[in-house]
Amino acid sequence: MRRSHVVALLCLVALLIYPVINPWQPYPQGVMLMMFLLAIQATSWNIISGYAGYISLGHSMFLGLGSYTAAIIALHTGVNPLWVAPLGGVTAVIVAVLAGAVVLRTRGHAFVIITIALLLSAQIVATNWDSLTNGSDGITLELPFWSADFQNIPFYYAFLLLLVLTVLFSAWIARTKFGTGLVAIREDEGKAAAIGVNTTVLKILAYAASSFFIGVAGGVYAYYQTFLNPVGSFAILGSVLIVLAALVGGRGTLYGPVIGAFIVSLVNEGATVYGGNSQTRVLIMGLILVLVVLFLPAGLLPSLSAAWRRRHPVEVSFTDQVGALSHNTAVVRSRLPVSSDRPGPLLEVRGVSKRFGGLVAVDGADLVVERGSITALIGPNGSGKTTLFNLITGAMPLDSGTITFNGKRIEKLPPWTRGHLGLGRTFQVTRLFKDMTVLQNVVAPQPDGKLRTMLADAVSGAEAARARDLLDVVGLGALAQQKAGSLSYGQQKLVELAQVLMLAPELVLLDEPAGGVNPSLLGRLTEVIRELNRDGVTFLVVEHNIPLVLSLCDPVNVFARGKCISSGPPARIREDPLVLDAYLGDDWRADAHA
Ligand SMILES: Nc1ncnc2c1ncn2[C@@H]1O[C@H](COP(=O)(O)OP(=O)(O)OP(=O)(O)O)[C@@H](O)[C@H]1O
Repeated sequence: MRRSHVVALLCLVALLIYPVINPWQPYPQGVMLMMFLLAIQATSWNIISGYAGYISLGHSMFLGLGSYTAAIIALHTGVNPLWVAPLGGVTAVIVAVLAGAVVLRTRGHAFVIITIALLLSAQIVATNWDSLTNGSDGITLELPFWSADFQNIPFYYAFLLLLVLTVLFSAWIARTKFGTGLVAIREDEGKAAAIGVNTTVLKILAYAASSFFIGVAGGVYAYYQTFLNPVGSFAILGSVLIVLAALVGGRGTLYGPVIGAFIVSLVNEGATVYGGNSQTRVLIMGLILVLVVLFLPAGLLPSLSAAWRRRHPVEVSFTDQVGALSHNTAVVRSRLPVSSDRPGPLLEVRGVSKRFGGLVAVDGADLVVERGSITALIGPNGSGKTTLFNLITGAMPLDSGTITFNGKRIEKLPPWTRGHLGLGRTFQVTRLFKDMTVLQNVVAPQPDGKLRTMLADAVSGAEAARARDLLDVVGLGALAQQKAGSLSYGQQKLVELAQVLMLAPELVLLDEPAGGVNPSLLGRLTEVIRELNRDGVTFLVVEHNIPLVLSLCDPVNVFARGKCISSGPPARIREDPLVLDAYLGDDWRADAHA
């Protein structure tokens, strides 16, 4: 069991017995339950804003929605708000899904601003929907049904229980491929889409997941307060405290938001008691925010663990990478879709064009990739090869033309659906998720859109085992636990190949696979490509290393000014005067070697 979990468990035991050994202390209990409430919110917020990187500054809206749901039901039916608190979570999820479907189309600052607008809109609705919410007069609820002797102890345990559930929920998400997909979205959304992560669905699910426990806590909070009004329930300061808590403790970590919430709640309480007036409290919170951003940008927990790692560096074992390359490519074959007996080419590009302003990068290009081939695409710098890759994989929309993959028109499909159909790619400049470990990078791809796949364990189990096997195929099994950002460029290229193989692709587009890879390793890499090809994987390779292309690929397509000028077996291509003039130059003329 990890040390952090042991410490968390000990803290939980201490918090559980605190009211038992110290029952006549309503003030500290009140302060602590507010700490729990903020920790529930910060841990939930962390799912959309920490894991997925979409910063919400209006998250306290869900607390208000939960409070109003429970309070309105209690007001109109007489049921105790505590029993209907889970319905507060349901309301929060419904609003998150509906709002998320719209607001998650935006990114960065736009998303932050829209979340604030949502919070303020909720306040306006609560103020003006008199018949349901009593408007600005607010709703007064009955006092707790238990004896005054118990003080706030039932609330203390209710919030503590919700906090434990929220942390467990967040920990579970982090372990799944859903969680890895969220981190992938945070680090590079375009790349995430290219490896089959349905970014639209994952973001909406994350937003909904980040709202549920806040909504439930809102229901309990309404009963605790016994009074709620629109201004108090949908206050922007509540959202600021959530963000501050997660930033102080460490965004994107499991326990950081909890630790941050405890610290921020205590400071908030201290500022309220000793600060004199509410302005002082806001000033103190503002100062902390500035200090954290300046001196602890990563938050407390990540800074502490970085300091620990500096003092206790991990032994890095430098492996004989060439020797470590495994030729057991059966692991790839085991999941390949069986379509090799279908008639027709695997990929057919017809009349595809793409303009960037006045520049025609791809100009009515045609390209055919036969099933089972290792097809090359070569051509001068800037001739449009990478742009064509982007159009084939859906990284950017095309202006005109058609793309058919395995008999199916794909030019209008989103990138992740193309990935699910068996289209994988690597990038010219590697785009690994640098904050993830090598293993997490390879587990991250989602070969289909099924919920079962998304919720599969990413840390252990079948998916992780397959990822380890694929790392062995490229010879990097020993580096599974290293951060991807710490690998050499050539190693990153190999990890990216393992990553794309996780999709069980029928066609892999390799964008300059030889760039930055040392010559001896390159020899073995081409062997692995050949083996994978024998196992049924088709390749389309963009490469400037002409000897490699001529020995590995057949046919070879030559691109110039956005279209294919020649196509055929390597022997013919190196003789083609058009190709010699446009790209290869005089050194490759047959008489030059005579
Ligand atoms: N996103 C973009 N916005 C504007 N122009 C672009 C964009 N992407 C590519 N281009 C332009 O399109 C042309 C084709 O670029 P592309 O990267 O496809 O060429 P390439 O054949 O892959 O070149 P290289 O061999 O150097 O990688 C270039 O002139 C490039 O500047």
